[in-house]
Order: sequence, then structure tokens, then C-alpha cells
Amino acid sequence: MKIAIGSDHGGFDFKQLIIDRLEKLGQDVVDVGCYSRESVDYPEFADAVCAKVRSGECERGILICGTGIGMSIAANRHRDIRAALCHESYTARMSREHNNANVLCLGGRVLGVEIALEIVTTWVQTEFAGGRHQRRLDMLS
Ligand SMILES: O=C(CO)[C@H](O)[C@H](O)[C@H](O)COP(=O)(O)O
Repeated sequence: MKIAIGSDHGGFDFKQLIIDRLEKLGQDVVDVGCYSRESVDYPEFADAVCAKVRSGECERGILICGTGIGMSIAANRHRDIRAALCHESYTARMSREHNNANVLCLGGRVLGVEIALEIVTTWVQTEFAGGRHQRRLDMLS
């Protein structure tokens, strides 16, 4: 699967670790930045990742900022983007099974590295369950 990933400075350190994990899982990663710890503005990177998902170039996206909140607010402003801010694996699994989340948001300043990598692994490996959940998603659009 092709996954777009982006962060601001608050998520920059996690981004490379997550890219490494995604590549180990056999995923194809498109990194839209940022590329240093210099202060930047999260909406720019949320927009870049969401554009790649909406265009179909990437199947899913991952966004990391300090808390994950700014990225999730920004991502969910885009039509057809279902962004899930996750702090543990159960929510990450449900965001895929029930919500067909196509963007995962994480907080680089609030999560431990191992928890973040576990969330990413679960989210990437979980499929949408469909059925009654599709009916509910249809109601959103
Ligand atoms: O948007 C956020 C919070 O909702 C992100 O966590 C940002 O990373 C954070 O606001 C950046 O803060 P900074 O003081 O400019 O480093």
C-alpha cells in the first residue's frame, strides 16, 4: 500500500521512526515533510497528505504534530478524509474496522515511541469491516 506521511516540527522525530516501521511492514511511503525540527505550520502538511489521499496517489495518510489535534482538525476539513486521532491500539483498530479511517493522526509530544509504532502497525494491518459501518459512512457524505 502507498502511504503519505507528514508532520510539523512537533512530530518530526517520530516521522522517521514511523517511516522505518512502515517500510519494514512492506509499505511504500511518500514523505511530504517537514524535513527538520525548524518551526513550521501543521496545516500545510495536513493539506499535502490529504491531497495525496484524495487524488488516489496514496491509499492512506499519517500525520504527526505535537498533540495530533491540529493535524486531525486540519485533515477532517477535507472532503472524503476520515482522520482518526489515536492514543492506543484499540482505537486505531476500531478507526479502521468501523470508520474506515484513511488518515491516522498521532501526537509526537504525548506518545511513547513504542506505543506510537504499535498504533501504526495495527492501523496499517486492519481492514474496514463494511456492512452496517458502510451505511453509517454513507450518511456522512
Ligand atoms: O496543532 C497542534 C496542537 O493542536 C500541534 O501539536 C502543534 O505541533 C503545536 O501547536 C506546535 O506548537 P509550537 O509551540 O509552535 O511548537
